Amino acid sequence: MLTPERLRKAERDRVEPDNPIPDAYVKEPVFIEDHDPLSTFPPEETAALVRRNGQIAGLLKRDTVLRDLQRLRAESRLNEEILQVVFETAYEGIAVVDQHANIVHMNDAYRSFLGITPEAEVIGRAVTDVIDNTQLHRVVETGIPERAQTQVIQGQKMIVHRIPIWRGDEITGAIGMLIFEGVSELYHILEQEAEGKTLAETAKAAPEYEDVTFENMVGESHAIQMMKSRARKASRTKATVMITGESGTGKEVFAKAIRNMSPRAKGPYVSINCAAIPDQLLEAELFGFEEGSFTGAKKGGQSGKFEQAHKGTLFLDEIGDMPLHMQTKILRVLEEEAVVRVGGSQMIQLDVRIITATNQNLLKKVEEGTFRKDLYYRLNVIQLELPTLRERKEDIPALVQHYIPKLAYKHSLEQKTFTKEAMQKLRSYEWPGNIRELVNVLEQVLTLADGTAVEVHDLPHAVQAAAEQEPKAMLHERKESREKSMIETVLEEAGGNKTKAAEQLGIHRTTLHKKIKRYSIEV
Ligand SMILES: Nc1ncnc2c1ncn2[C@@H]1O[C@H](COP(=O)(O)OP(=O)(O)OP(=O)(O)O)[C@@H](O)[C@H]1O
Repeated sequence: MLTPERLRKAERDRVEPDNPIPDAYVKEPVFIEDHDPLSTFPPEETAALVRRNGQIAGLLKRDTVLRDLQRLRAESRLNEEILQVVFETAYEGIAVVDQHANIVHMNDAYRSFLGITPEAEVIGRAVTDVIDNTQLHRVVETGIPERAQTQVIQGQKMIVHRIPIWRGDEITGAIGMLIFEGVSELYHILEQEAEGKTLAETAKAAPEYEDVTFENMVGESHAIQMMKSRARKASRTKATVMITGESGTGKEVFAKAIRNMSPRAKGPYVSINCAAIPDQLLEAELFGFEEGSFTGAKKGGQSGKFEQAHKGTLFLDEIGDMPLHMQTKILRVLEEEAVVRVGGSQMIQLDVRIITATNQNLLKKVEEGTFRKDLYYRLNVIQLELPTLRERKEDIPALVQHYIPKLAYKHSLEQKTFTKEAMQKLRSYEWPGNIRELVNVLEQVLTLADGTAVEVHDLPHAVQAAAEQEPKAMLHERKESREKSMIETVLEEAGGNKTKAAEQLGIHRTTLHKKIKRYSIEV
């Protein structure tokens, strides 16, 4: 290692400038691997070379490490203190359990409500022994968040939220929040509201597809939250959005939510599946036609999708299937912001916001020459790459919870619950068809399974055969590669401006720097 002593020694030994460096200064370099714990840093050394994949990745100096550690400790102490204050001064009762449903924290408010004085009395005890009618142990098993549920504790009706705590794919515990103040009045209102209302009516009152918003879109995983945050920003502008992702990942749902949150929410929303319309009809469908322009053309002509979407949003689904000659025409419409109907000559000026979606790799199609490069860049102003369901398995229980009442209502069936093992199978399966496949499986199971609890043997064979868990390393790798491509896209959009990109990504600038370095992203 290059230490002051060795430099001085090299000086004393009169090392010539053309001596090879290792001979001159680095007699016995100290190496540590980048994934080694810090304790491997030899105590007698002031610095060590860090190696990654057999290559030297950098130099680690002891004083830098110590300084950073001290800073981190101070930061985490402050965070702990903040959490402690929030936890203890919260008016609501808060209880936290571990993966075995044993209590690890219970705040003052909850304990005084239950009449328990020192916290030590409850730590480590099964939550079912401490809290009446609790369901926290169920949440730990199922991973299904339960919001605004009523619970009778010590004879009093309360409103509780129960939220699972996830680490990656595993549930590590759950947090229960109990709301005391004003609950009786609130409960009275709820009772009145619900009076006479059946499950069917409740399900019917739930927002339909037409009313999709980011808030009622199911999914709290980091991957989907990041997409929602990007899409929210995109919805404020008129910028063209391209939504990519496997089939059934929710591309159309996102398109709808963007439109519903945009200033054009009151304008028309027109959607067309480019793959479903035969080539020869596509032009008339998109741009409209004049009377007599082709055999069978309707009397008086007809407006096309572009015209119908004037002052609103046009969703072009499966844009990757658009034939080349139509791509040229679409590009012209986008550039001129006007259409000419088939068989017509008049230019009709338009104000349309375009959202497109595809499950194909359009860049590859550009390279192959089957998708116009200029159109690609024109459409790809903001890109949203939706995660697959297997990349956000922690959302599966919440999706199940969301769809069961809807499907039960649709088929006039009783709602069913899932056993812990059956839910585990749903989480282990790879879901090549994503959310759409999950909904189909739920529909099938709800219709065919006997009894009120769905068991593993009630599930389709493919789901039953799902291996326990995907190796963590693979999942991690995939998450990393997605993160890398996301950072690259945002950086490109921000013209290489890191501050802007960090803001877009919702992360701190230094975090972005670290990630750029870690993934060796060229800026
Ligand atoms: N976040 C979500 N919460 C609840 N349901 C969702 C969510 N995202 C998608 N879905 C449901 O999943 C199904 C598929 O969604 P959608 O049609 O938007 O997918 P897609 O990616 O456009 O599929 P394709 O590429 O096959 O057209 C729909 O039933 C939709 O309601």
